[in-house]
Amino acid sequence: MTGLRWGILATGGIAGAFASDLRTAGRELVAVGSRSQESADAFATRFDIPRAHASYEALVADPEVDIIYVSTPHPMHHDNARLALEAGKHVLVEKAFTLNRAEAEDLQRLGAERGLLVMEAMWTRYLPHMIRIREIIAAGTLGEIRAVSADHTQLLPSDPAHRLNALELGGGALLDLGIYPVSFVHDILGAPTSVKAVGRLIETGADAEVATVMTHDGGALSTTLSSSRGAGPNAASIVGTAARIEIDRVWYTPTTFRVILPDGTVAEEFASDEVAGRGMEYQALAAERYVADGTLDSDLLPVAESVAIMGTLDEIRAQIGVRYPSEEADNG
Ligand SMILES: NC(=O)C1=CN([C@@H]2O[C@H](COP(=O)(O)OP(=O)(O)OC[C@H]3O[C@@H](n4cnc5c(N)ncnc54)[C@H](OP(=O)(O)O)[C@@H]3O)[C@@H](O)[C@H]2O)C=CC1
Ligand SMILES: O=C1CO[C@H](CO)[C@@H](O)[C@@H]1O
Repeated sequence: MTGLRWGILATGGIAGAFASDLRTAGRELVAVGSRSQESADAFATRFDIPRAHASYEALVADPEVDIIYVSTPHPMHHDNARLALEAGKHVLVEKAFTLNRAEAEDLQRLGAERGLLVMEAMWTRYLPHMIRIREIIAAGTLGEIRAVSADHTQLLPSDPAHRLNALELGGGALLDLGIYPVSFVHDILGAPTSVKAVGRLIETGADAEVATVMTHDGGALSTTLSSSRGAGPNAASIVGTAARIEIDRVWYTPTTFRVILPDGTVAEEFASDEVAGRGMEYQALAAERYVADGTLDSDLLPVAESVAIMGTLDEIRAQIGVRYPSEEADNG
């Protein structure tokens, strides 16, 4: 398969995890860009990257780079991805794809205009256990799916200045953690036909805990829980008329699951044995495939679905009362 030459935009926590997985998978990591030369140099040394740029502009202008991985905080995703697309680069953008649906639509439009891949880095979709779950569902093993449930709950820093809690950094449990269960529900049941959400906001105006109940085509139900204030089961289930799937903790990372019949018999067990690193390389390999085969869109999470997911998150945020500073400016 033809590979791509990767450039990493930003040098924070997840950029390091992604770079490490790219290296483990033997992909071509050729450049990094940071707001400072010092961080770019340190990151380049750590992952043996040949070129370190002192600005995001310099990174996207690098002629040796084919695809940019955007790993800044949520409010910067849209502008950073736009910068890369305007420079003619494909983009893999960290979750949450953007702050809201309008920004997501803008990236979708620009990618289509320029003939470039625009893909959300919802790495879970590309993991081996999720691929197997899709096969089981497609084979009809579960019967008609009636309910999906998932949580993403972690005990994370309560410092108001932390990315998770600061509105100006796109903070909130929903966009950082809840995106996983909401994306999972979209994957299995499609976009919701109705949404009911409750949440608790902290003093910064960001959400710390959010629960949703949604309905889907045919009246199927979903429930999601996101919280940055306590570690819960981090498990997921898909309940059908003929069988259910229970995905073990931590369901959105490489893990185990079982297909269980109504009488309790385990019909299949799956273990993610072959995953070498954290598992972030599967999305990178998929991105390389979509460019090589000319489809320029993900078959596992098309950009149109990322747009729809941002729409669902917008609706949940409207119900719990979370608005980001740039949205206040946009709408007066
Ligand atoms: N897939 C996954 O499992 C995970 C995904 N994420 C996602 O990755 C993204 C980044 O998260 P994470 O790596 O934890 O964040 P960090 O705070 O660790 O890093 C963010 C980086 O963005 C750059 N940046 C640009 N503007 C700013 C700004 N105003 N304030 C702070 N940093 C800025 C900085 O890089 P520089 O100084 O080099 O410019 C910084 O190091 C988010 O979208 C998050 O949701 C996060 C964790 C896990
Ligand atoms: O995607 C994510 C997975 O979990 C992290 C915490 O460990 C989150 O903060 C992050 O954004």
